[in-house]
Amino acid sequence: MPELVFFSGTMDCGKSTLALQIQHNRSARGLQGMIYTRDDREGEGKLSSRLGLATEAIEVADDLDFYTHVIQALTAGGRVDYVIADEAQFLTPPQIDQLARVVDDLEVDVFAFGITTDFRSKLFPGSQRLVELADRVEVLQVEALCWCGARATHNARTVGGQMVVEGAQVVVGDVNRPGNEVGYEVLCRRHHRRRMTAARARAAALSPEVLPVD
Ligand SMILES: Nc1ncnc2c1ncn2[C@@H]1O[C@H](COP(=O)(O)OP(=O)(O)O)[C@@H](O)[C@H]1O
Ligand SMILES: Cc1cn([C@H]2C[C@H](O)[C@@H](COP(=O)(O)O)O2)c(=O)[nH]c1=O
Repeated sequence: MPELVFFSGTMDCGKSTLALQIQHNRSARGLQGMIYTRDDREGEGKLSSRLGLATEAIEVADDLDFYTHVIQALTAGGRVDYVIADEAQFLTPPQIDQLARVVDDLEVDVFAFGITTDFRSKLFPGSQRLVELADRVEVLQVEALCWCGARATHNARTVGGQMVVEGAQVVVGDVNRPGNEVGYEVLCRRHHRRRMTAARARAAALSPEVLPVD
């Protein structure tokens, strides 16, 4: 039975790596997939992993209709055995409905990969629709960790290591960005709530206020 599967997690937990592995294993067995992405850090038309692997992908814009696009590929004589959609948090809710229709009406597996919540811990509209429609929501096995060692469940946006809570929902970027650049850091809920990034925790540890007194 074909499925719509949402592989979800924080940033930097291995989603794109898994997408590339699924693509590799299926194409090694002669299956043909359509690979989509949107706003990958490495640039347009790329699906890239921090492990250094990348593949070409179809860059999705707001007006791309997945169902029509797959039908067009089929009517042009192509085969479509599966669909991969990376950075799925950036897709619109109607596009997620189109992906569900690809599964149900065309009987093609769809694997979507994305972060669930933004830097304010609010659902991205695309991820919300995926949670609503997916046959399965899968959490990745390798856990990203907060600086405290707990499982990271939230994404923080940082400027110069300080967490910010205002700004546009979409700002393409990466973890471990130095200096004053906008970056991201994954945190456990406790430390996301307290806005306690690694930099702030280090500063607090050095502060005389928190040193033990004799
Ligand atoms: N130098 C490295 N050695 C081993 N694993 C790494 C290295 N750099 C990154 N990784 C792994 O890659 C993961 C990030 O993979 P990626 O697919 O880019 O994540 P996502 O798409 O979820 O943001 C990290 O959680 C880590 O497990
Ligand atoms: C939390 C958050 C993230 N983003 C952006 C930053 C990256 O470009 C992608 C996530 O990519 P990854 O492969 O999962 O690391 O999303 C954003 O635009 N807004 C946010 O709040």
